[in-house]
Amino acid sequence: MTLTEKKSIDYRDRIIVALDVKSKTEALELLARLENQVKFVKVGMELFYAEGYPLIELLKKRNLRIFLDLKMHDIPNTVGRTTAQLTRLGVDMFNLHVAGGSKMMEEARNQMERALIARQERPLLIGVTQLTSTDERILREEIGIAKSVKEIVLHYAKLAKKSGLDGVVSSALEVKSVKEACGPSFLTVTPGIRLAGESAHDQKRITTPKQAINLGSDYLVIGRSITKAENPAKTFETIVNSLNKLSN
Ligand SMILES: O=c1ccn([C@@H]2O[C@H](COP(=O)(O)O)[C@@H](O)[C@H]2O)c(=O)[nH]1
Repeated sequence: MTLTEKKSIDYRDRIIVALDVKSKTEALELLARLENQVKFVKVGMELFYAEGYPLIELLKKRNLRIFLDLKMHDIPNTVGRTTAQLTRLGVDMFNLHVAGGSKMMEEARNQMERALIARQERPLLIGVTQLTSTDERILREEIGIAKSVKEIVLHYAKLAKKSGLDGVVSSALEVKSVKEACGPSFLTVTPGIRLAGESAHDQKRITTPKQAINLGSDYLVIGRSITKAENPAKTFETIVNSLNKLSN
């Protein structure tokens, strides 16, 4: 079964909860509030720069799948060498900015293959397209790109695929066109998820969890809607159940 087939999927495996906290203590408190419901977590720059490798080892010991969201963006040699380090760390998914270009992405893919140790499952290498906190105005007036968000995301997705990446980060709103252009097995990882009626905060391109799945997203990255909820475990469970009902 491919990832995009919706039959018998347990969406517990497809929701990546963003551990956007500043320390190991806070991460452990949050995991306790999630009551072992969560299977896939995202560690971003804030937590990784504070706690580093030992935190990753700790999460691995708890049998959690890990998306290390460091969004690398540097020259090919630097990103390639860093990719080798992250591969040895044994996370399940990590990412880089597609804007770094094809050489940078190819170098990352090559160094990852070389760094793999025997029987190690290959991490998923994912390209960040256009951040979900940006919209048409920001793209055009601030960043100076004279394309629509859809066009730039599609352009980046095609480049990422050509450069050997496993998929892209985008909003769910662009998933259909990415899948049409890059094929159903090219993964889409979508933040910018909000429950109906919630504040978007700093996000610009948002969908609800159901909309994201209906649009074809493979993985939903959810932070504040779950982590800032009064009862994070219950909110997570409610989202999972509503998505599981869609497909089973
Ligand atoms: O385009 C992107 C890429 C990454 N993110 C990350 O996802 C989470 C979203 O958190 P929320 O609280 O659900 O808004 C956060 O860790 C971002 O760094 C993104 O939002 N958009």
